[in-house]
Amino acid sequence: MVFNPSLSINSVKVGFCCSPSTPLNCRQNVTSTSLKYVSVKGKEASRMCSLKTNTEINSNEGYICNENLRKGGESMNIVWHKCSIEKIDRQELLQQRGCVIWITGLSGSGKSTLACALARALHSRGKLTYVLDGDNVRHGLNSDLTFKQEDRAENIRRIGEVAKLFSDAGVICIASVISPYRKDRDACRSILPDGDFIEVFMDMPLHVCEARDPKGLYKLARAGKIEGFTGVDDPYEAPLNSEITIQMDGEACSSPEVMAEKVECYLDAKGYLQA
Ligand SMILES: Nc1ncnc2c1ncn2[C@@H]1O[C@H](COP(=O)(O)OS(=O)(=O)O)[C@@H](OP(=O)(O)O)[C@H]1O
Ligand SMILES: Nc1ncnc2c1ncn2[C@@H]1O[C@H](COP(=O)(O)OP(=O)(O)O)[C@@H](O)[C@H]1O
Repeated sequence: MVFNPSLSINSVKVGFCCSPSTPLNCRQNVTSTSLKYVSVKGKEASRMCSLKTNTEINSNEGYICNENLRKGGESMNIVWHKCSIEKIDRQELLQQRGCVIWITGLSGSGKSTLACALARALHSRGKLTYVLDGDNVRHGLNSDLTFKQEDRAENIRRIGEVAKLFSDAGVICIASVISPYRKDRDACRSILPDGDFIEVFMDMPLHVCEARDPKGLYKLARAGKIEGFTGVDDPYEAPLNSEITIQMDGEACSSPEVMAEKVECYLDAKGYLQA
């Protein structure tokens, strides 16, 4: 990557940065013919200027300017820093492929139970997983969010972004969240490489979830003590094309281990359990 320090406009330092016209993840050498110039400003320009010279054309590490200056205008002088150790290298180390298992369903449908059973099963095979459970994330990162539609959307957006980072780290990330809105789940799918977002729908009837009610929340919702409870007085939009659906077997429910095995088989078949 090459940075050419150049001019000063309106006392804002401006420079030009070479960026490959090919996607970042192509891992090919950048040649002078595939470079374009895009502008960068301010402190970042000075920093890049001191760090990069024309002699340092190196596709594996360095600054890549964001050509589209995406979203939001003003604060968009953002420069992607590329590292020579990439997802493929981490996957090689871990002997697995990073992905996101997105478990969606009503409260009480068994999301957390499946997430833990799957994490246990994969762990015993030497596979690195991390569970992002809605309840748990709401204790920290998302403790500022309520259950209004816009806050649920933000909850899912953040969890989707965190899951993406885990998956980029090579980890099999298991997100277990109600995620009641289709568009929010689809948005999480859209930020991941094709195939890496694996939606698991816990297709359990409301009456089964309500009968379980391990936290007593349905009872409170029915008594009017919780407003906007999913499935009671708030919507749940079932997936239309989930990769995996978990259903009752007649009146019975499969054991957590059997449910986990179904997901494990899918991962095996798609090659996620090897590098
Ligand atoms: N109003 C309302 N609606 C649904 N759920 C509620 C609500 N209030 C609290 N809870 C508890 O919060 C857990 C769901 O959090 P999530 O982050 O997964 O929800 S969401 O995806 O943002 O809809 C959920 O956990 P699970 O039972 O594990 O699903 C509930 O225990
Ligand atoms: N496959 C299953 N068979 C029987 N009970 C289950 C099963 N999965 C979950 N449960 C029980 O249902 C309740 C809700 O499960 P949980 O995993 O907490 O759901 P969620 O995370 O979707 O709210 C718990 O008491 C759990 O033990």
